[in-house]
Amino acid sequence: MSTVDEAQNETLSARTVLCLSLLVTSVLWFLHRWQQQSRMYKMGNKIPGPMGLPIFGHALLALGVKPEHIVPLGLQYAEKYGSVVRGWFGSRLIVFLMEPRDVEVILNSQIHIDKSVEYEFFEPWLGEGLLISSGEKWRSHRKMIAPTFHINILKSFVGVFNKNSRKVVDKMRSEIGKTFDVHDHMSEVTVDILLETAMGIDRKIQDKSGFDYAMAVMKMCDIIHQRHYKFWLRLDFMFRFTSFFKLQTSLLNIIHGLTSKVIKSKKEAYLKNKAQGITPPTLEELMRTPESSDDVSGAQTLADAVFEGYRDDLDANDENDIGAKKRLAFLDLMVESAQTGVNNISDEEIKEEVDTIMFEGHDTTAAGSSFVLCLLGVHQDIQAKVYDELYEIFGDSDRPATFADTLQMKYLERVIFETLRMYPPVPGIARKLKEDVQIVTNNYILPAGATIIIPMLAIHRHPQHYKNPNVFDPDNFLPENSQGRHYYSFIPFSAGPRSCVGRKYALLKLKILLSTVLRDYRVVSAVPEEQFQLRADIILKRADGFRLRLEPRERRPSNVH
Ligand code: HEM
Repeated sequence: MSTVDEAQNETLSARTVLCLSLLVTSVLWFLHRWQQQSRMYKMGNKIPGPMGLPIFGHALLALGVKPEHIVPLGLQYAEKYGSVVRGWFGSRLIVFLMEPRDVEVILNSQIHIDKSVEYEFFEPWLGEGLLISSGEKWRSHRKMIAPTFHINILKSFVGVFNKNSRKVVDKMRSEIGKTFDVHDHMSEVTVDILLETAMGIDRKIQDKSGFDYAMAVMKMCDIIHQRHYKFWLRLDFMFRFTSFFKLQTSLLNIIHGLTSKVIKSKKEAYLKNKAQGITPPTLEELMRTPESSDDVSGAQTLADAVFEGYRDDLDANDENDIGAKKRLAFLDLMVESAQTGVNNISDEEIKEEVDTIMFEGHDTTAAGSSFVLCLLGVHQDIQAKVYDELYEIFGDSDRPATFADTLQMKYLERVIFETLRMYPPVPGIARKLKEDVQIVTNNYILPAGATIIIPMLAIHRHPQHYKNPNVFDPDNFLPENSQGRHYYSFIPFSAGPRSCVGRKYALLKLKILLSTVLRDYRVVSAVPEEQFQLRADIILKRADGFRLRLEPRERRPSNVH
């Protein structure tokens, strides 16, 4: 090739590069202009928030940020920009609401019940289960599932809660004197309890798969969380080429393996029983168990008072006992409905709901109980008060707790609530707006299509609602200190039509599990609370592990030496 040809080629490639750069710049410029002209952009920018980059908005904020730094970063933004903050994820408007009156507008609505696109990452795992489904499917499944958490059914679970709590207490004996991660134990016992209560699966057919399941769920949450804030992982076609995808496939094999096994065994039992003319126990029969025979009608718990402001279908179900004869526990109902065609539910839908209940019911309470124990490990004075209350109820006996006992655990209940306030296991939830909506703060109009994030963690730590929001103080929930506080300033279980169906189940189970552990052990944390490293992998956890030490407890009140 001559020198002239070479020179011509170089000029050509320089021209190509120039043309391509011009093309890319023009496309980006048009994209930017289009964004700026959009209705969403104009309305969204009336709301305060940090400056973003053109086109990307704030999508690159998470670049290089470690997962454990996201929670403190979010809290900093909440403090800096006030109770309504907007951000842009590309051209998507994201609005964070921290004012309880605004939160009520969204959560109490029958219209804004659709989950945001972030929940789609759950789909390979939970399908269209209750957590992510919408429209008629969600409505009809919610109507079917909520009554299976009726208070009388829960009372019949007290025996199983006790038995498994005792088992984990015995197992934890081998940890005495060591520093260990209490979450491993809380996670395993929670899966076992769920299998036995909600799924009605006999302990005999359970095996080590409960522990493998719990570990797989934790890793799945980590993957989904990374997909939330790393924009390149959001795109399915890119995600498929990453090692995360491979890991997800093997984790889902473990998770779905267990749920399929559970459903198969329940179905076989149902068919076998049906052939012999045996039907699953109804609510009436369940209520005849000794644990549920306590006469405690009319007794009020703290939960009754705190959640009074957002009464939901769970309360309505408990008060309206029509149909008690027909009411069944969760999986019995699903299987029977599928077999008889009553509720028109397919086998695939049963699997989705079982996966959903197993996930929602497990990781949340495992984190909640682990946080309570770690906080009591730090705050020895509060632990002493909890123990004194338990001593008053049980003395030095080993007897299991009854439902009536749980109503006496008033201080423990305040401790649980304060833990859920400062360390809500679900630190935030998100909705996609179907229609424009006007909120209370500055009468802002949030446009249809916007994603609304409700960060419970930030709301629960707002000084406007709690005097010393970063100080662990169960007395925040004394009636005199709760007076005048907006109901939506404490929403660990969300609120409104899409509130947590497992709220009453969770609170009862936590009281029995925690009281059983604390009657046998004094828990000690060498890590002060300020050094807890919070990480919000969908469920709030400690990135540094829920490290604790156990000391066998001498059964006597704290003031007797
Ligand atoms: C401390 C324990 C728990 C906490 C803090 C908690 C919290 C929550 C929250 C905040 C939501 C709303 C999620 C959203 O809108 O994205 C929710 C929904 C849900 N929870 Fe829980 N939960 C707990 C325990 C349980 C238990 C024990 C079960 C079942 C056994 C359960 C089953 C569900 C289900 C099925 C939903 C979806 C409800 C719907 O969309 O209609 N949860 N939970």
